[in-house]
Amino acid sequence: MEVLRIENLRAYYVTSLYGVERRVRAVDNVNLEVLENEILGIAGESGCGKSTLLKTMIGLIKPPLTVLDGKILYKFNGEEIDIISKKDEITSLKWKVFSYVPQGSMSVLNPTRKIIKTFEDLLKVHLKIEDKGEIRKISEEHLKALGLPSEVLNSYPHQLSGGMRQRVTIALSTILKPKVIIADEATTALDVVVQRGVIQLLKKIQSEFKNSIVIVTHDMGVHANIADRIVIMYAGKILEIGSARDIFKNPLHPYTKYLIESLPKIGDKSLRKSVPGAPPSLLNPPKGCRFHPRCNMAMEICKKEVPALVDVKNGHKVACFLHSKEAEIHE
Ligand SMILES: Nc1ncnc2c1ncn2[C@@H]1O[C@H](COP(=O)(O)OP(=O)(O)OP(=O)(O)O)[C@@H](O)[C@H]1O
Repeated sequence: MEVLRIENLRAYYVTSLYGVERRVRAVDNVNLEVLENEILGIAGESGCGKSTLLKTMIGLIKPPLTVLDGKILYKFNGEEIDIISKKDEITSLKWKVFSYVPQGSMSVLNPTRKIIKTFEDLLKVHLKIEDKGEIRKISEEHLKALGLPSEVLNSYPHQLSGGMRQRVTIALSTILKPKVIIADEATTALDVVVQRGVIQLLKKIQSEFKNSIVIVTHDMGVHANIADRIVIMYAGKILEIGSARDIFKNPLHPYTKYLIESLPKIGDKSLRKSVPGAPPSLLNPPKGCRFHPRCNMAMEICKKEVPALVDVKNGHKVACFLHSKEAEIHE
């Protein structure tokens, strides 16, 4: 069962300089489902559109970001709401149906207020609770359930370590038990030991609350540790989706193969291969498959047509003419 479905989404950064319009095609015709009770990882090089995709999922669509086309459908309690056409619904869905864990915890935690105050603000608005004792009790219970010390409520954000701040942000984002938790580079900038703690916390939340987590990171090691399914993005498009096992054991797209081959392996001291060349400008992406200029398997058709994302086996989808001749109907 799906909790979120993204259909034909095009989200561009549209700007104008001296009367000339510029369109950065950050998310270009993306189709994706988030299933109930799964951790979905979104991977890809810097600038491929991961954060833009997340911004649209949480309705953070402000100029120059413009949604030209598509739907973002949240499905819950037998209802289905498209937050692109029903922007007014976003406030009521936020925190309860979906919540967002941003890259830097300081953008959520107010540096001049104790952590408990941020919990109070959230619970007063969304649960309509005014009693401070009750708010503290709910907050402490939630922190305890996540294995975090409740004393953090009495601290200012700067008194906590970076890892603890990130964990507190995750606790805050999950206190109303949202159906979908959307985390943007939640483990980036943390050292590996702290990173492991944050990953374990996200896994614990998912196994206890049975919700869905979408986690964006360019770090394939993190995806290997946490994701049930992985989405590979490149230059604003999805190139491959599959179970973590399929992506790591049987990658189909040449780009995914490069990503996997570039990972270090225990005992293998040979130099890792990286993807040749650089990602294209999304102002003027290459015609056809956007990866073709860097692909060692590129064929004539790859320069002309855009491969469609096709299910090749049991939900393992790939957009590559090596695996299916189906092309996208429109660019
Ligand atoms: N405000 C903006 N105005 C114009 N272009 C933008 C803006 N924000 C992002 N972009 C461009 O949109 C494209 C996608 O950016 P996005 O941040 O979504 O990528 P990303 O994969 O999340 O990268 P990173 O891992 O570095 O955060 C990039 O080409 C980026 O330069």
